[in-house]
Amino acid sequence: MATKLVYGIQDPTTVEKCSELYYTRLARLPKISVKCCPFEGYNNESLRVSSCDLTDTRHVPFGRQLISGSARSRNSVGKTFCTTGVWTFDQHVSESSSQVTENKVGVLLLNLGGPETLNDVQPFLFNLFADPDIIRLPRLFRFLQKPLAQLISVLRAPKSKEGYASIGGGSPLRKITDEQAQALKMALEAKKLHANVYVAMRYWYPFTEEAVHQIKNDRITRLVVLPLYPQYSISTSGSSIRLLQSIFKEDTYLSRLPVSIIQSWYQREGYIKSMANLIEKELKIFSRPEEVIIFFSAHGVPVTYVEDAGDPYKDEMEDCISLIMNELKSRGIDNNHTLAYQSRVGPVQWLKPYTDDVLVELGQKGVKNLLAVPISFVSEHIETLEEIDMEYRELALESGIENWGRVPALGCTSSFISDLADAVIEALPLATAISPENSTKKNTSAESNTNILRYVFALFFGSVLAFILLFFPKLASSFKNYI
Ligand SMILES: C=CC1=C(C)c2cc3[nH]c(cc4nc(cc5[nH]c(cc1n2)c(C)c5CCC(=O)O)C(CCC(=O)O)=C4C)c(C)c3C=C
Ligand SMILES: [Fe+2]
Repeated sequence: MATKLVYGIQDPTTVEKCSELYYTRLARLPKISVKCCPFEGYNNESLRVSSCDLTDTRHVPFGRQLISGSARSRNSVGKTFCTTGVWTFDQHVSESSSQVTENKVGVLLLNLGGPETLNDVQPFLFNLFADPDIIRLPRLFRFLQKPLAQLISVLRAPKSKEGYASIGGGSPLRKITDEQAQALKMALEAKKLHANVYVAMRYWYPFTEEAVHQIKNDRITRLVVLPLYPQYSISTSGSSIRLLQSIFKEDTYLSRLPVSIIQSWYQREGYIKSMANLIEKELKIFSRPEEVIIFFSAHGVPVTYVEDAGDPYKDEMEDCISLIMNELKSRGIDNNHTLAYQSRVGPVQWLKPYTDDVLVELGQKGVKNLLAVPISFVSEHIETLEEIDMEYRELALESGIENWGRVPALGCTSSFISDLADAVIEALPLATAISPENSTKKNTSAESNTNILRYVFALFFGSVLAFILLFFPKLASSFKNYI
């Protein structure tokens, strides 16, 4: 019952790192002992693989592709940096089998998405508010999610449209994310990893489903999922990852695809240094750089996310800011700094302090120089271009702040993209199937009946709610905070 694990790595300098990653993972699995896998070398035309014995195969997570012992693989595999992966074969497969599956690496960038025209604004808002990770209703009231999303999106659309109109009639997110995807592909190429890079937006085009469809069409064999949010929140990376998991579980091919998900990456040195570079550069524009308050403004989340649902967002944000400030300190930059949360929506309490309140307070305290640093997102978007550059700037100047600066979003900054490429390369060997084989669930007829009942129930109560709100405008005004 002995099974061989074979793997290949192009660059001898990465051998130790890669094997350590594989073995750490394998060693955690019960009843597997991994013997040493010496590196055998490679040449330009082909890749030689090493082999070793496992005592038990039952839990080997990478056992998808089957090749025989010390094999010659295709050049495209040989080119793959640190990713030629692990193949297994067991007693069911003849040792003379020569089947070699091409390794096709995919990187899936997750982002929020934004309306491209003013006509897209209301349907975009509907998609956003229909997400149970954005409006978290108690289980019993989940059937109201869509009617509520319809109502709130219609009520909020005029204000949102004004915002998008003021930044040119739509969100720049799609264009910037596509540019980041292209830059990441090139950075990976430069590091000898050939990969397809896909963009999956949560609430607008290209939707997550489209990107996943493309990944399947391209027969990707190993996937790294990279949310474009440095810090994890239930409402952002969490929501996108949950959607992905639900799509993958329903599909036989996808449920077996080895996937590595990078949950958050704010602590990466490359990111921290890139942010520090941007801040250092903007500080120099002030006539008295040492007097400038560095004002980190993060997108908020409702307090209940952190306190009740255990969202690590606030902790990660605070940790991120202390890492950036330490980096600046190491460069001799010792400015005062503060963190506040912006963009609250709806009637509930959000993380405090609020950006607008702190700006007013600082102005009243006599602060004259302020550098705003958007910290929860790596592209320009409505909340940097409109909320910070227009609303908050005006408020700050009215409150007595005389010199205002703003750090641009990282966008395609090369040190940042290069660091994302490193994150992908490091994550790749850790890929495992998102759900175990045979977990693809088929609806039983009892479940289908429950779903139909739920739908009828939702339709009925949704219509009643819409009716009440339409004819009792005072009740509707309790949603005013969404507007
Ligand atoms: C880390 C970033 C973000 C968190 C956390 C987040 C939580 C969150 N957002 C809303 C509601 C809205 N967000 C909207 C736009 C928007 N949100 C983010 C990022 C985070 N959201 C971005 C990057 C964008 C802009 C997209 C663009 O088009 O440029 C909007 C729409 C715009 C508006 O009307 O203000 C809403 C609404 C909630 C409720 C929430 C947490 C629960
Ligand atoms: Fe948001």
